[in-house]
Amino acid sequence: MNMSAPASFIKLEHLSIEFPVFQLESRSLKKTLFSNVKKMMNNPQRHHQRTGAEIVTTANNDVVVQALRDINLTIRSGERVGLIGHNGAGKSTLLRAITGIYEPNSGHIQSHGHIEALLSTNAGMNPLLSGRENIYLRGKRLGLSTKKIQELEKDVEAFAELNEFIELPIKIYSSGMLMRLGFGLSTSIVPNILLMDEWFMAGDSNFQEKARNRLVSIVDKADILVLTTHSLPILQQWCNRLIWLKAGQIIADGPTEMILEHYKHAMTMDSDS
Ligand SMILES: Nc1ncnc2c1ncn2[C@@H]1O[C@H](COP(=O)(O)OP(=O)(O)OP(=O)(O)O)[C@@H](O)[C@H]1O
Repeated sequence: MNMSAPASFIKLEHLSIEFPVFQLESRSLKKTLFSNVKKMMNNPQRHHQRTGAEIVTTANNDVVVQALRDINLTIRSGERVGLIGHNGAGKSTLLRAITGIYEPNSGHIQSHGHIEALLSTNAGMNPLLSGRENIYLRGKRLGLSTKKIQELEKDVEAFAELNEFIELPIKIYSSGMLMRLGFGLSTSIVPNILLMDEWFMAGDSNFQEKARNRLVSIVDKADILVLTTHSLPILQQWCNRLIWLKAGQIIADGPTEMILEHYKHAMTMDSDS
């Protein structure tokens, strides 16, 4: 971290995000669908429910999924935060909200520092351009000088190992090839704030090792890391703080070992139920 620059931070105040699910003209169909959802919500087994957010009807009678509800959170420089929780708890939505992909329905998001989000491999790439042209495109977007773009090109080309495919349009790439290029590009510049979805650690084992080494080096240099993963070893190794989400709300927040102990216990209870 540059000591003379203001410290990086992320601050979320009363953040709520909801997704409309039914925008149906037919009131009767909407009524039937929602009464089925209501029945499920009133089921006594529901407290054991492992997936999904709350589904509600708004004042306008629209049916929405409440992906995040009144999230208050500050993340400061030096923190390595893991977002945990069952499928549909709101982890990816929270990451995407911080990047600005999702607009809050209410509340505020403030941040300071350059954010890089490792969320999807082809984000910001043009499918009609070649791998090499996409590298140039990224360099231009980042406002790099010609010399810096040439360095970026060398670095990403060597990392992605696409050989002659680097000259071909990326729309013909396999998903693994796209991942190599996308990963190489997204990890070529060290951001202040690094946001990462767990699948970014996937890939073939040879590539995974290489990708991991590259990731470790940018994670070490970034001021803030926020990642979502279901892997307990990754949380233990990479994170010093865990935020546990359930149905769009924070139910626990604290040092990794302390939260993991409760989380593991809850998972055992779930598998027993
Ligand atoms: N674009 C969308 N439209 C409608 N509902 C959505 C959308 N994206 C997410 N959701 C809903 O919001 C809730 C939170 O989803 P999110 O992807 O944030 O969960 P998650 O905790 O990342 O889950 P997982 O561990 O399965 O990746 C879920 O109930 C999901 O169905």
